[in-house]
Amino acid sequence: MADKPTKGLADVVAASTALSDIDGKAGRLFYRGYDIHDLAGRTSFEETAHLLQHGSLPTRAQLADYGAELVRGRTLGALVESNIPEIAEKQGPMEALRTLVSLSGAEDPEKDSNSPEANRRKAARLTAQQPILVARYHAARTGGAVLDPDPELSVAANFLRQITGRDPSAREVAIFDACLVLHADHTMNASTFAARVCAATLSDMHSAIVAAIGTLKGPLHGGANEQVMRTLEGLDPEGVAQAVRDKLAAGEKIMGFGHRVYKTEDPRATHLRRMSQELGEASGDDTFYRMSKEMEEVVFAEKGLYPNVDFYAATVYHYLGIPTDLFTPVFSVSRMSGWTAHVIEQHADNRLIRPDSEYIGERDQKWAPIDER
Ligand SMILES: CC(=O)SCCNC(=O)CCNC(=O)[C@H](O)C(C)(C)COP(=O)(O)OP(=O)(O)OC[C@H]1O[C@@H](n2cnc3c(N)ncnc32)[C@H](O)[C@@H]1OP(=O)(O)O
Ligand SMILES: O=C([O-])CC(=O)C(=O)O
Repeated sequence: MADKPTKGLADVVAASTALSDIDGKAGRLFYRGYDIHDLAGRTSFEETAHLLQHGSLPTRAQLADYGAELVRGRTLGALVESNIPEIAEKQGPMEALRTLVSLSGAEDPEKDSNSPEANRRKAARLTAQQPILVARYHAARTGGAVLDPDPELSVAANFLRQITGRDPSAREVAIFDACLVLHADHTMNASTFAARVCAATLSDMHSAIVAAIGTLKGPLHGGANEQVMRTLEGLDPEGVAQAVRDKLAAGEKIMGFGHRVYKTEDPRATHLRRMSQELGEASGDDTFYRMSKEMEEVVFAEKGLYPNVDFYAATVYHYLGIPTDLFTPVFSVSRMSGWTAHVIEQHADNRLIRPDSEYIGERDQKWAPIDER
């Protein structure tokens, strides 16, 4: 056994998975062997979630069944319903989601089973429920009404409609759907690892997802997309390059750049950059897109760092009319499909995850009674 830890577990292979694979040098990402470039824009989020949770891209019949399961899963239980107003008053969006998913676990009809069948049904329910929770939370805190989910509409179309209160264009839906596909899974990222550690104690799916949501929230992980937008909003469009250089000179991290695994462009950023440009131009004011491009150039010139998935996702969501503090919740709407698939995979071939630690504290301490310390 190594007696020195690898800080942050960098390069440690912590699990085996058949769900996703990254080639960090070539900048490639695969879900169950399918290149993300083949999936994004051509495969719906529902098909992608089926691929992850059930192991294959669905046939038309399988997609109809899975779609119907998702539609049924959009109903919230009484405990969740009755607590939304108070939670919306007292908790920020990611905290609220953590609480609401925990509450929904109490109402899940299969909460006490970790069987593969029960896990797959719970995965569908959680995937269906997450966008509804975000929309209902947002409506409660703004005092607005929320449109009922339309059973004829996709996850992407329903979500945009519920959050913005208007019917999105077909192109907006297609772009948002591709965003959901791009964020669905990503090997042993921090939130997925947290979910697997929890699941590996033979705890239940909802507990593992609560751990994952709490982990995604942080700005070094999913929380970065919100911080990217806040950075852009705080910059003078004419002074982007100097402001970024100043931040770097002061030792600040620029949110949305760098990655533990990619040593080149994150393949998801390639799609998101294009979508940000398209939506920015279509909006008639592409200032935030152009500022992002300039930031990208300066960060690369100064630090050799590439944008990660969170960087251009920020302006895409902004142009789609999603409030900035819901960007990370949107990430969770997509990643729910991957997290739940990882819990299914962990339970199917389980061993407790319990690494070792290096002790760096005092030794041979002499005990003394409390009055003599
Ligand atoms: C969905 C996601 O989770 S994608 C990642 C989202 N997070 C962010 O965008 C936050 C900003 N980025 C970061 O903090 C990091 O790049 C991480 C957390 C993504 C990866 O972290 P690590 O692999 O541990 O890299 P680490 O933080 O050690 O960085 C290595 C070096 O690059 C620098 N660096 C890394 N990212 C950045 C950044 N965004 N801005 C400036 N410098 C950076 C570090 O300061 C460090 O420099 P040093 O060696 O001179 O000390
Ligand atoms: O893989 C990571 O460390 C972070 C990331 O990009 C993701 O979770 O999508």
